[in-house]
Amino acid sequence: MSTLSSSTHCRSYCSSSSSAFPTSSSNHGYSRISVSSIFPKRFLPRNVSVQSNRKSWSNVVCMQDGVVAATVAPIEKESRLKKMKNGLLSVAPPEECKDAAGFDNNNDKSTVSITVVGASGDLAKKKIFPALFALYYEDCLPEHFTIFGYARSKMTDAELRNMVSRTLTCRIDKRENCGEKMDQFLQRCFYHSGQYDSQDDFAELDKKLKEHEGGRVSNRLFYLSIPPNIFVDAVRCASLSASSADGWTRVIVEKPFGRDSESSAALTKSLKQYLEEDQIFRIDHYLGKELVENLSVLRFSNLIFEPLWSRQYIRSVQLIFSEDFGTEGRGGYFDNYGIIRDIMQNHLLQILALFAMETPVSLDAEDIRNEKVKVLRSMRPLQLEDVVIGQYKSHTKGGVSYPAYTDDKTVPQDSLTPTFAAAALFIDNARWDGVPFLMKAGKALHNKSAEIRVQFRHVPGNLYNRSFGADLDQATNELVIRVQPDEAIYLKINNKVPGLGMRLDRSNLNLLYAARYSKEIPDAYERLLLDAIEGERRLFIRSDELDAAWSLFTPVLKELEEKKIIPEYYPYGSRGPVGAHYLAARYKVRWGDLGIKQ
Ligand SMILES: NC(=O)C1=CN([C@@H]2O[C@H](COP(=O)(O)OP(=O)(O)OC[C@H]3O[C@@H](n4cnc5c(N)ncnc54)[C@H](OP(=O)(O)O)[C@@H]3O)[C@@H](O)[C@H]2O)C=CC1
Ligand SMILES: O=C1O[C@H](COP(=O)(O)O)[C@@H](O)[C@H](O)[C@H]1O
Repeated sequence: MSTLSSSTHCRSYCSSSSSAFPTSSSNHGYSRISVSSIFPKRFLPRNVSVQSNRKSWSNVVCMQDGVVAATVAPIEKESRLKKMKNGLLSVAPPEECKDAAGFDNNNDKSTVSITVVGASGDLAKKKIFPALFALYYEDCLPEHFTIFGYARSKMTDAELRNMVSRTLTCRIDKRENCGEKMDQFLQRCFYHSGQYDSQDDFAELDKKLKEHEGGRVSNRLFYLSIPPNIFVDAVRCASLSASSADGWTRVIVEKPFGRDSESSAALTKSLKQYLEEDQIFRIDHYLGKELVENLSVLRFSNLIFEPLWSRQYIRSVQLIFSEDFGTEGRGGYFDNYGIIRDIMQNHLLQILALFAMETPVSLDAEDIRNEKVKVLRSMRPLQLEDVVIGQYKSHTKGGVSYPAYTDDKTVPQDSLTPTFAAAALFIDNARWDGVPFLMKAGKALHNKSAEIRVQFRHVPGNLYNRSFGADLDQATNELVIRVQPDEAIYLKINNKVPGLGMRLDRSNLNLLYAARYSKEIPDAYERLLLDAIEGERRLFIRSDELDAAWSLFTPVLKELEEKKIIPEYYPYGSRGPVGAHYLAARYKVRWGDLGIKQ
C-alpha cells in the first residue's frame, strides 16, 4: 500500500477544479492549497512544506522554518490532475525541496501512531475504533501505523481487540475480505493501561510506541476521548512524556470545550501551555458529516443558489436537530451541560456559520475559518426572550412506559437542565440583517433527524395567489438539506397538476443520496480522523471561533441558570414544547419540519 496513492484514492480529489484539493494553513502569502495533496506534509520533515500562491500551480515554493527555501519548477495543474485521475501520481516531493531541506524522502521512514485516550469508553467503542477500521479497510491509513488504546481499566491487548471487534462493521456496499481485514486491523491495535495524570505511565506508553515505530520518523496522534475534567492532565502527560521527538504530535480534543466563555478560555490557555494551536484539533463531528461538507459546494459551485443567499430572498433559516431517545446513560454528563451547550453552541452554530459566511478567499483552512469567525462575530448574543427551553417527562404509549429525564439516577430530581431548546439568532450584517436563524434541538422527541431548512420569501404579486388559498406559507419555496438520516437535498417548488384545469401542487426536486450514489456515506469520524492524520484543519475549530461561539451563548446560559428558569415539560416521544411555535410565530415563520408535506 502506498501512502499517497491510498490517500489520493480515499479522498477522490479528481475534480475539474484545483480548489477541490485539500487545503491547509497559509503564511507569507503562500498556501498549501492544491499542492498539499501531491506533496503532503507527512512526506516532508516537520519544518518543511511545499506551498503555492493561492490561485496558481505555478510559483510553488519550498518553505523551511517558515521562510522560502527554494522555488520549484512550475507545476502543470492539468497534467497533475490527469495523473491523479489515472492514479499515476508521483509521490516524490520536488527535488528543489529535497535539496533545500537536505533530506532524502523515503515513505518507509515515517509512521503514524494513534493513541485513543479513554479507549475503554463509549465514544471510543462506538465511533473511534470503527472509524479507524473503516479507514484501514479503505486503504486510507498510512502503510506504517499503530493504534494504541490507553485508559485506566486493566486490559490485555487481546481483551482490547475483543472489545473493539464487537463494534467493527463492514460497509454495506463492500464486504469483500472484510473478516480478514478486521483480523489484520486488530493485530495492529494494542493497549496500555495508565492513569491520565501520570507522566510515568505515559512514558511507558512512549516506550511501547517507540518499539512499534521501529526507528522510523514518528508522527503521533492522541485522541482525547475522556471526560473534559481530565483533558489538561492527559495533554500535559502526553506532551511531556509521549510526544514525538522527530515528527509531528497532534491532539484531537472532544467537546465540550468548556461550559462558558471563561471556562473555555481557561481550557484553551491550559492546553496551550503544552501545545501550539496548530497541534490542537478541536473536533465537532457535525463538520465531518457529508451534507455539512457539501454546504460550501452547494453554495459556491452552483450559480443558482448564491444570488438568493441573503435577506433579499430568504425569510428564515432553520437548523433542526432531534433525537428519539433520551440521555440514556449520559445523564451525569448531560446534566452539567444541557442541550444548548451539547448541540446548539457547537453543532448547529457551526452549520450556521458555514451556511451564512461570506465566500472565503480560498478553500484553505485559515481562509474558511476566518470567514466563519467573521460571521459569528457579526451575530447578536442570544437574548432570553428568544429562547424556549423544555425537559422531557415520562410518557406511556402503546403499553410502553418511557422515562422522564429526571428518572435517570445520575440526574438530580429537581434538575432544571433543558433537554430541548428553541432559539432565534440574528446576524447583524448586510447580508442577513433581520433574517431569523431559528434553532431547535431536543432529546426524546418523536424522530431522529438533523436538517437545515431555508424558507424563501413569498413571491411578490403572485399571479397564483388564488390557487393557494389563504395560506401563502404553504406556497413558498423551501430548500431542505437533510443531514441525517436519508441524506438528501430537496427543493420544494409549486407545480401545475397535469390536466386541463389549473390546479397547483407542491412538489420536491429531490436529490436523495441513496438513490443517486451507490457508495455508502462514510461516518463523520472517518473524515475527521483522516484529516487530523493529514494535518488538514479546515473541519476543526480554531480557538477564536470557539471564543466567538461562547460569547453568543454564555450570557443567556448564565441568565437561565441564575433565574432558575423552569423548562416547559414535554412528553417523551412528542414534538417538544409548544413554546417553540410561539417563538417562531413571533418572527412570523413556522417550523418547516411540522408542515403537512415534509
Ligand atoms: N459518547 C458520545 O456519544 C459522545 C462523547 N463525546 C465526548 O467524548 C468524550 C468521551 O466520551 P465517552 O466515551 O462517552 O466518555 P466515557 O464516560 O465513556 O469516558 C471515557 C473513559 O474515560 C474514563 N473515565 C470516565 N470517567 C472518568 C473520570 N471521572 N475520571 C477519570 N477517567 C474517567 C473511563 O476509562 P477508564 O476508567 O478505563 O480510565 C472511560 O471509559 C467526552 O468528552 C464526551 O463529552 C462527544 C460526543 C459524543
Ligand atoms: O455531540 C453529540 O452528538 C450526539 C449526536 O450525534 P449524531 O452524529 O448521532 O447525530 C448527541 O447524541 C450527543 O448528545 C452529543 O453530545
